Amino acid sequence: MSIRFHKMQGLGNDFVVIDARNQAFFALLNFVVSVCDRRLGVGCDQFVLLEAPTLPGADVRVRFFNPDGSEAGACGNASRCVAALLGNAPVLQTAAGLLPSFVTPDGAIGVDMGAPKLDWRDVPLAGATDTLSLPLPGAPAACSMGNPHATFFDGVTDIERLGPLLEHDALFPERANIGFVERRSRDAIRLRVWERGAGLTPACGSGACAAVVNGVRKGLLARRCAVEMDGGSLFIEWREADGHVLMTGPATHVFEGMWPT
Ligand SMILES: N[C@H](CCC[C@H](N)C(=O)O)C(=O)O
Repeated sequence: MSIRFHKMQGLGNDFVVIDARNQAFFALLNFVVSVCDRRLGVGCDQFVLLEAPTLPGADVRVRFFNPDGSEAGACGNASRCVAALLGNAPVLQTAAGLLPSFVTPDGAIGVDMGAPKLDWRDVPLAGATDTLSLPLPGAPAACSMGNPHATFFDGVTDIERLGPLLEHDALFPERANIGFVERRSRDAIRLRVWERGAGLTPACGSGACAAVVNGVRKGLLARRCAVEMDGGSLFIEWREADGHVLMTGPATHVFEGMWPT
């Protein structure tokens, strides 16, 4: 027996996608750790499982798993890849809610990532905290895009040392993705993200959304912002009208394969 998978990537943030809507798939934790392994498996930053939707209006249910086996409520780059894989601008059912997708006139893939959650309980944090300025050196801001993010601005770098320490800081009971922003202007930033459960990745879609939201909240950024990461750029808009965050960028199908089960 074997199961078909798709290898995809968005700005170098890469994924193994299995569409389990019409092929039996029972494994999970051991499978995730094995398939994500870059030496023993296919290798990816996240495993993405597609299932039949359970909510009206959704075309597909999408679940995201980090290489350490932990499940994440959001993954922006993978969401664009799933939208590209399915085509016809699907509505994705994720833990963060129903995420409509769209294609821009120049062929980029867009996803409405929904509204950020700004209360400490929703990030979540360990106790009542002003999410605009966390009690950490550098006073980062925090929010949730369906997954927890803390964002540092200007001057805090050293991601390789600070990333893993902060990912596991006691302030984050579910751990956190840690973003480091260098501002270029009010509508252009350079971002690197230490991802929860995955480490430093070439790009982080939900991290780009969180960085713009946190930058606007701190009065540092405009609501429409270009976010350049190691793997390339996304365009993010924190829409004033409904508070939703729109993310647009590339999504690439690399190859298909069969995984023995
Ligand atoms: N590591 C993240 C999930 C993947 C996020 C990232 N790949 C993206 O594009 O948003 C977490 O545990 O919340």
